[in-house]
Amino acid sequence: MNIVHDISNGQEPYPISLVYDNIDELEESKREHQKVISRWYHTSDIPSCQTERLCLHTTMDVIAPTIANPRIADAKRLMASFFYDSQSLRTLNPIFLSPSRSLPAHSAPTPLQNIYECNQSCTCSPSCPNRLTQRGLTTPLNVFPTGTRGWGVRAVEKIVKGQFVCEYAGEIIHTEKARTIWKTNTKDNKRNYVFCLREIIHDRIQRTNIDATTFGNVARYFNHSCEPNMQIHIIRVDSIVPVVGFFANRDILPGEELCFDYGGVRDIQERMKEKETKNKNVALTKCLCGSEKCKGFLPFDESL
Ligand SMILES: C[S@@+](CC[C@H](N)C(=O)[O-])C[C@H]1O[C@@H](n2cnc3c(N)ncnc32)[C@H](O)[C@@H]1O
Repeated sequence: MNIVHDISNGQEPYPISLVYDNIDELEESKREHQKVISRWYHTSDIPSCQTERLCLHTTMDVIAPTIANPRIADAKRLMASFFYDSQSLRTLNPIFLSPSRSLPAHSAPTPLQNIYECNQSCTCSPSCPNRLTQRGLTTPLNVFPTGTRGWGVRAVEKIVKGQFVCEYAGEIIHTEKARTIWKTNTKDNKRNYVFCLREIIHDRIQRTNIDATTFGNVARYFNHSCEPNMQIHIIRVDSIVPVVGFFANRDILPGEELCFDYGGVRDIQERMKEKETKNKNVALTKCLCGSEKCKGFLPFDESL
């Protein structure tokens, strides 16, 4: 077994080591890791109104009828409604795309929390406790070949229940592009790195597709488990664009693989029934999580 000591090249607060068996694996990982960073958004893909800086403490002040750009005004109103009427925001099942098609993501909302952190407009210091996810990775991690599911990530030190681990970094892409990536991955039977989040905001659904194919962080190597030890929560910092954060849902010991549920709470029976009726000619990806509670297949977002 060989080791690379920090595939983030010092960009994260803690090292991310990688172990590999043979040189081919390392070459593949080098290609994939050369752009591993903490947070990166493809801002040209985000409408300018969404990149406006909005402060948790002053949001109400900035919603003034004098704002010239109506799109900015709308975005600010929307942000204010997040802060002051958080009941209006529900997160639907986030779905992590897998190469094969599965079933509708619509179902009961997952028990996710929506978190609003202090941002660039706040006067607090970078060490403010309400800036937790902005400080990057909170623990050293190790990327390793799982043998059956490609790369995986395991804890190096104990991670305590509730601890923030890191966010899912990547490019924010349009749904059309996510659809194209999904089609190509399905055709070529490739691994997938697009995280699709759907939120209900008042009476509409907001989709956020985070693509870590080219740009991303260590979270792109988190595998799915039907009995996961991490749970996601949605965080908003400077923008309406959500940040997906991974938190330990129990104490995790050194050496344990870090996994989350790619599809939230939907039941496999529902997936299979839908498959039979709607997707007769599409194969689901077999789940190899190894849990006694394994539901057999990886989830997928049929709305793509
Ligand atoms: C975001 S990647 C996870 C990291 C991936 N293992 C790698 O080598 O880069 C998602 C892909 O990993 C594989 N995968 C993740 N969890 C799996 C599981 N429980 N069973 C089978 N394959 C899994 C699937 O190919 C999926 O498309």
